[in-house]
Amino acid sequence: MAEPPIVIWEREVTQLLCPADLIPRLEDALGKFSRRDETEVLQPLRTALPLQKHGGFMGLMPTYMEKDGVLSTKFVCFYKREEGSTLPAVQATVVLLDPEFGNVKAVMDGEVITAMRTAAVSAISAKLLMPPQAEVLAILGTGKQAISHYRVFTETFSFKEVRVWSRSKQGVARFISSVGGPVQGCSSAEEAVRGADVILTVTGSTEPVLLGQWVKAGAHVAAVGACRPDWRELDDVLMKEAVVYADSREGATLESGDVILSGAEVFAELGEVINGTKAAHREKTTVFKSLGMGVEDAVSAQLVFDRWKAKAGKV
Ligand SMILES: NC(=O)C1=CN([C@@H]2O[C@H](COP(=O)(O)OP(=O)(O)OC[C@H]3O[C@@H](n4cnc5c(N)ncnc54)[C@H](O)[C@@H]3O)[C@@H](O)[C@H]2O)C=CC1
Ligand SMILES: O=C(O)C1=NCCCC1
Repeated sequence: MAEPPIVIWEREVTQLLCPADLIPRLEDALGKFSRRDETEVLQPLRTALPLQKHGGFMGLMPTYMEKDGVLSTKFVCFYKREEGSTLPAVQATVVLLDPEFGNVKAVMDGEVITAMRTAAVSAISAKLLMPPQAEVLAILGTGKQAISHYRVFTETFSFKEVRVWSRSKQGVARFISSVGGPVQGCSSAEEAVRGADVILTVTGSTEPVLLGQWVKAGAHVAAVGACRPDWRELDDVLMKEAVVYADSREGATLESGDVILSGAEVFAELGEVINGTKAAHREKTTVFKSLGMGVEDAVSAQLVFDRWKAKAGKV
């Protein structure tokens, strides 16, 4: 009989994960994913089960990394929330298994993992694609992802100015007090993004919140929300003008409304740029369409597990 699984919850996951350790592991994972070698990464497109009555979806995100001996799955429920709702938009749990025996080794809070790994992947896109000497960062949205992106981007880069916009003034005020660092609140999305070198869209919107006509030529956009085929954050002008990158080409062409409804082509996966098989067009306007991948959760969960064992004296 296998040992019962250990449970690692939010506070401990927060203590065990930091962007500086996560970023190189995620770069390695994205590169492996894009090589499409099934002994490195086996990751089907996520199953998204509609929760019609509640306006949401349950995503199931299994991943097997045979060479690294990592087997995991994430259960993530995500919802379209109305303005003023106090319910969370995303809730997640990551399960880590032993690939040889099939037993569950650990059950982890997946919200911190989702927040941190998504922001770390956006930071990787910016490292590869933002213009040299980028000075101004704009964030559209003030929820969980906005906060994790603020943390990861301010720890990884040195922007001279960070701006934030949300659909509600209270959202902006809450964001400013919770990040506790330098940030300027803006009263419109246009005001936030005009002249910005890097723009992060981290909203629950299903309609475009960022218009191409506001975006400076050569800027980099990391688009994190709108992860359903009929949801948008970016307009057609931006999607058609920009060179579009994605975490997974298959994910982007099947799940992203911004890609599907604009008819834009995905030029490359981030992993292809990391592997040197596709170019990083820093000189052009670029969009990184993030959908989120199981392999990102797998390496993050393995890192948490290894750190937990080391702390508990189990290695
Ligand atoms: N690409 C990826 O890997 C991941 C994507 N997501 C997506 O990222 C987005 C943000 O997630 P969280 O920060 O966890 O959600 P959250 O609920 O904590 O924050 C959402 C933010 O978007 C704003 N918003 C919602 N509807 C809007 C609208 N119509 N117009 C303008 N702003 C609007 C809210 O006011 C809030 O500031 C969601 O779409 C979520 O599904 C979440 C996790 C991973
Ligand atoms: O990768 C994830 O995790 C998610 N992606 C899109 C929607 C919410 C969660």
